Amino acid sequence: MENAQTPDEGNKTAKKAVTPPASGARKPPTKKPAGGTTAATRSTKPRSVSKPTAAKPTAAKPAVRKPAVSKPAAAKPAAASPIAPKLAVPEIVVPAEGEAAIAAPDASQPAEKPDAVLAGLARLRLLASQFAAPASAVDSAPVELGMSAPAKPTLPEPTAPEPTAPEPTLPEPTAPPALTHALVATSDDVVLEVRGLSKGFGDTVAVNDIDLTVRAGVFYGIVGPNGAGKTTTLSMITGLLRPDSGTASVNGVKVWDSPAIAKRSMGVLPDRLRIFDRLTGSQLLYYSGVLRGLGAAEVRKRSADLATAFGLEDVMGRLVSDYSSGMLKKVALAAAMIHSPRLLVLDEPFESVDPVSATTVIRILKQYVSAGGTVVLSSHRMELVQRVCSHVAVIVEGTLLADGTIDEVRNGMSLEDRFVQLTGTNSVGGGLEWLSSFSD
Ligand SMILES: Nc1ncnc2c1ncn2[C@@H]1O[C@H](COP(=O)(O)OP(=O)(O)OP(=O)(O)O)[C@@H](O)[C@H]1O
Repeated sequence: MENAQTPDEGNKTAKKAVTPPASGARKPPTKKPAGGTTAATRSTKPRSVSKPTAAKPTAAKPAVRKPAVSKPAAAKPAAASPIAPKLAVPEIVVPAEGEAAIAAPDASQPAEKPDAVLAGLARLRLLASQFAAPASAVDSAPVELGMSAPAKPTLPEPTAPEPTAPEPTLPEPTAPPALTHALVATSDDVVLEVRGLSKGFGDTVAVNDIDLTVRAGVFYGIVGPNGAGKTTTLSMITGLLRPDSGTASVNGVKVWDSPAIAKRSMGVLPDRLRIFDRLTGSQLLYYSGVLRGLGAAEVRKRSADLATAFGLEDVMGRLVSDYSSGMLKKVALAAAMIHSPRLLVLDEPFESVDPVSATTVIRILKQYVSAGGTVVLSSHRMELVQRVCSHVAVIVEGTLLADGTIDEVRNGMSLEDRFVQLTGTNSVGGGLEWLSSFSD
């Protein structure tokens, strides 16, 4: 899974030394005028938005001009995930006990089960308390990361299959030692630190020298127009796409120096879902859990909790390839959460998700955050980001224009209005007059 890289990457973006911006500081995509501005006095056009001098005294950024490059559909997926869709995988048989716990129930059962959902949420709350211990409660001394936590879970020798079972059974994995505490290498509560991250694809500057600091217990939204560089940024942060320059550290571990260690404390929902969709939902969660080193019994328990919480109990026995887009998103989110990571990185988690399900997802994520977990998500839904997130970053043309708390960034207006102001996309383009002269 490590070191996946886009085949057509290679354009090295010009880089410079950076000073972390203050909260709310902006980086203009074009040269900033001498003097800089505050968040409140920022120009309404992105190309004239400047970063305060105090935050980045020497930074005069080059203009970021993106040619109208259409994203090649085939190029990015190959880089973004090591898991090819519809990959032929051996049949995985979830142990019988697990099937009993999470198998699809009778189709005649009602889809909505408020009590069951509440029960699942209650169990998730317990789960959350395990992974989301506040950083302050954790040993703050630097640790030898590679020693106390094995790089990969050690799987024991496979057990002999049941005489009646034709397919191979998954071996019972040995759960590694508790990882989360060992992975907290710093005493401050910075969970994600991004410095000078850049990425180009040919002539396209997808991400230009981005800095982000995300602390524990924060619900962090990344917004930007299509092609702004959100997915590219998240892919580099999660170890799916190698940056041209810059670093991303999770709990003090540099993702591209120690990807296996850094990834242990992350749960990732990638943009274009690469998923073993020839598995059933229960098999997928089981597979995701044991790959993360959880024991079978624990995986079964968590799978049942997650299936209930996400309202997927009735479809856990179905092939994932037969799921609707929203179901797929939810089961992928469940798979990202099953190992109770400290950091969830979610690319467009609400896309294709119906409003009721979105509310459920938000409730689960809020609960996770309130227990000390951290969520970084990208979204185009400004109202939702304003309502749900505590912090936000606005990225336009690969450049960070604004970041900070929601209130700092929106500056007295709605986040949507502020976004439009920052991106300069409020004008309705001309040239579509023909659209109002109907053909009949
Ligand atoms: N593998 C790739 N090869 C070439 N260009 C790419 C690749 N991936 C992304 N790009 C380009 O990089 C830029 C940023 O793309 P990215 O997918 O990060 O944007 P985004 O903000 O996630 O967009 P959206 O909101 O539409 O999902 C775009 O111009 C895109 O065409």
